[in-house]
Amino acid sequence: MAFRTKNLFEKTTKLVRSYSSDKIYTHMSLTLNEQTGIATLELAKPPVNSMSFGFLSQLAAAVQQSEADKYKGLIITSRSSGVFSAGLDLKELHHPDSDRILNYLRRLQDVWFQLYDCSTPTAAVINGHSIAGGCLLALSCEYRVMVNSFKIGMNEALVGVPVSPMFIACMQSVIGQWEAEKALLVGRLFTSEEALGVGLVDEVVGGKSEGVCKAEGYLAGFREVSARARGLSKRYLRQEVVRDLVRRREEDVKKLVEIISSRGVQDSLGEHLERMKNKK
Ligand SMILES: CCCCC/C=C\CCC/C=C/CC(=O)SCCNC(=O)CCNC(=O)[C@H](O)C(C)(C)COP(=O)(O)OP(=O)(O)OC[C@H]1O[C@@H](n2cnc3c(N)ncnc32)[C@H](O)[C@@H]1OP(=O)(O)O
Repeated sequence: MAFRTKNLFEKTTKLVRSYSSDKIYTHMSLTLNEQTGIATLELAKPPVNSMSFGFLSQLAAAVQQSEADKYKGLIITSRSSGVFSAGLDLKELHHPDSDRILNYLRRLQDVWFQLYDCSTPTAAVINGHSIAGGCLLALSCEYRVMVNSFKIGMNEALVGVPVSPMFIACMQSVIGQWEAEKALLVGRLFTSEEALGVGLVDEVVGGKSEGVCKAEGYLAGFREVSARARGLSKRYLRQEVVRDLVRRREEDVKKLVEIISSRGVQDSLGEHLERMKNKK
């Protein structure tokens, strides 16, 4: 089979360089199957694929690449066998520099808009725990296959930070208002099986390769469909959520910076980081 592993940054060097101070293409790899036209984006930032500034920049470049090259599909998964993504990098949020946190949250918004609103068909193979921002990443894709025995959800309530409008909108659009409210207000993490029950994921499988097959099956379903019509329909279906968040994006970012910088939230973040350190 003809596989081409693309160093994303060959084509997007300019973009990535202007976005990121991290070393080029260190946190993920993009592999295109030239026979199917489906690319796999494998997150590879040990130990937990936390979303640092550089990670978000590379994710943005990957999504941009899939749009520019008109991939038939994009599968997002993790190279780790235990963690899909632990979400936002807590070190970016703890004692942040005011300019950096502003730019970090703007970057997060940009990536989310790019992924959520992209016309490329997308699927997530969640082969490990998927927490908060990790859950957002999976929810922004169209289809989710989850490997059993892991946890997924938005735990902000337990971390002591508010769930931001972008995260809420995504959760609501997939599992509905009431289930989202019940989950988000207590920071519930669902097991794979519970996630299936509530509609947070579409399928549960025994392992990553089975998950990739299921995701490819979903994406192959569009073979006979006009890519242009499909892409436009997806945008129309998602436009209400996007429009609202675009309209209020600067207001949301500034408010969040204010909240994150507050003493109470910083104390909670510090305690959460301490708990993680002490769990060993
Ligand atoms: C308007 C636009 C705005 C958008 C909104 C923006 C902000 C809104 C406000 C804030 C919102 C935040 C959303 C988030 O995503 S916050 C992140 C929440 N995530 C977590 O709490 C995850 C915590 N991690 C875990 O539960 C576990 O690590 C695990 C993922 C289940 C994996 O467990 P395990 O395999 O046992 O690994 P360890 O726990 O031992 O961790 C290894 C290593 O990694 C460090 N680490 C874990 N998670 C993070 C993280 N999110 N960020 C940074 N670092 C992390 C952990 O401390 C260990 O480090 P050491 O080996 O050095 O001890």
